[in-house]
Amino acid sequence: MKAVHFGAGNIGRGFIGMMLSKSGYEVCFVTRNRKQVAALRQRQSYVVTTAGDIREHFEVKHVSALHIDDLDEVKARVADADLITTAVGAASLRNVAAQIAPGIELRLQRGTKPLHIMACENAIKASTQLKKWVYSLLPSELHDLADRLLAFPNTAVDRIVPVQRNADPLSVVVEPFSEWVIHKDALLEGFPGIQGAKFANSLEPYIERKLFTVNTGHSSAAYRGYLKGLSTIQEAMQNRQIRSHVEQTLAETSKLLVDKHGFDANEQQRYVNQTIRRFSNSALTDSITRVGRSPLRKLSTSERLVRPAMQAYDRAIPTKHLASSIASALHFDYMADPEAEILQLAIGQKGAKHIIRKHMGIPEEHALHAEIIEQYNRMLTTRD
Ligand SMILES: NC(=O)c1ccc[n+]([C@@H]2O[C@H](COP(=O)([O-])OP(=O)(O)OC[C@H]3O[C@@H](n4cnc5c(N)ncnc54)[C@H](O)[C@@H]3O)[C@@H](O)[C@H]2O)c1
Ligand SMILES: O=P(O)(O)OC[C@@H](O)[C@@H](O)[C@H](O)[C@H](O)CO
Repeated sequence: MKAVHFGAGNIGRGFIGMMLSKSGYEVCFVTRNRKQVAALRQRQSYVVTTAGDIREHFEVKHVSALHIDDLDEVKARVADADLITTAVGAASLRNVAAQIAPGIELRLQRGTKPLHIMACENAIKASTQLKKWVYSLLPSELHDLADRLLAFPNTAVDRIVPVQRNADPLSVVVEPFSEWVIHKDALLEGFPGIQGAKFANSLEPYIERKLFTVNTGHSSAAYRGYLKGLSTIQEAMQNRQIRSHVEQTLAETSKLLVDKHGFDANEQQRYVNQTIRRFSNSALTDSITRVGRSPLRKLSTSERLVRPAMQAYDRAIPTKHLASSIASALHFDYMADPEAEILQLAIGQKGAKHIIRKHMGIPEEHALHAEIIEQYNRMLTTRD
């Protein structure tokens, strides 16, 4: 079986590539980094190490690589693939659509083999988004055939993979935990399978549970840690005040998840406890600037902070700690991050209220708006 995976970054190598390889796929990575392409081509394998009480090593074999500019080869591989996956960052999915559309067109002209395409990004309905862009690039006369032969199941992937600083540039150190949930109803007959993946009839509860627990908690720890001048999530979780803030923020999102999706409250609390243990894993070093990266994305309407805050507010669930996490995100002024630079420039020119109104979509008369502004102003002096 042949898989083509876009993005040979941390989660691409540390989770998707590993899972696909374990399931018997030959994985061809398509990526932007030429050195990585050369190394993957030359060695055709790399090692994933799980960092916990016990360190385990897994060799991912039978891999190959293409650069995104190898247009003819990418087209041929896509036309011939059994599965396509991405882990490039949600903002790059539009580029991936342009990279896969020629191969999909060729494949549709040639035959009848079904193809599953999954965007493994931290975003709600990422595969659906990718589908929209791919279809916009396909000739309209192929759309009916595409409806029959292409599936874009939404998916939730979970494994903490920090930025890597290993002597071997291909090897990846990851946490032991992992979870991959796939929308079952979107699968076509002939889905080639992924060992260890879970399947759900409706994906929204799972992606929201992941995003509003793991990613809401993570970003809350990161932005509060950044305010205090800390460097890693592990340091942040050792700080009693930050840990308590993360716990209380997740108490708010847990109430929402239980209320909205009917998760069992005790089960959700176990999930929160496990998540907090994962953040605190001292065998990993995960930088606050990685977890806080792209603050404009993280502060957008459909993301991990604003979406649960607005939904919780509408259900009369407390939002004080979510509002505080949002306020701390507005202080993220790590200028090596292009989105942080744009955010700070916009706050400097138009004020924080403008960002809350225009970017987050929270009107000035909304109670959450006032709460965020109050906490933002307080943090200007207290830094916590
Ligand atoms: N790292 C994690 O813990 C983790 C866990 C779950 C989900 N995710 C999600 O996975 C995605 C990737 O995250 P990451 O941490 O691996 O980031 P990363 O920066 O390590 O990897 C992304 C890779 O994609 C490549 N890329 C970008 N645009 C591309 C394109 N058009 N074609 C091919 N390659 C392209 C980049 O060069 C980079 O190597 C994000 O959406 C992230 O939210 C990350
Ligand atoms: O990848 P992002 O920028 O959406 O979020 C940063 C981290 O919270 C994220 O990468 C987690 O490590 C991951 O989602 C765990 O599964």
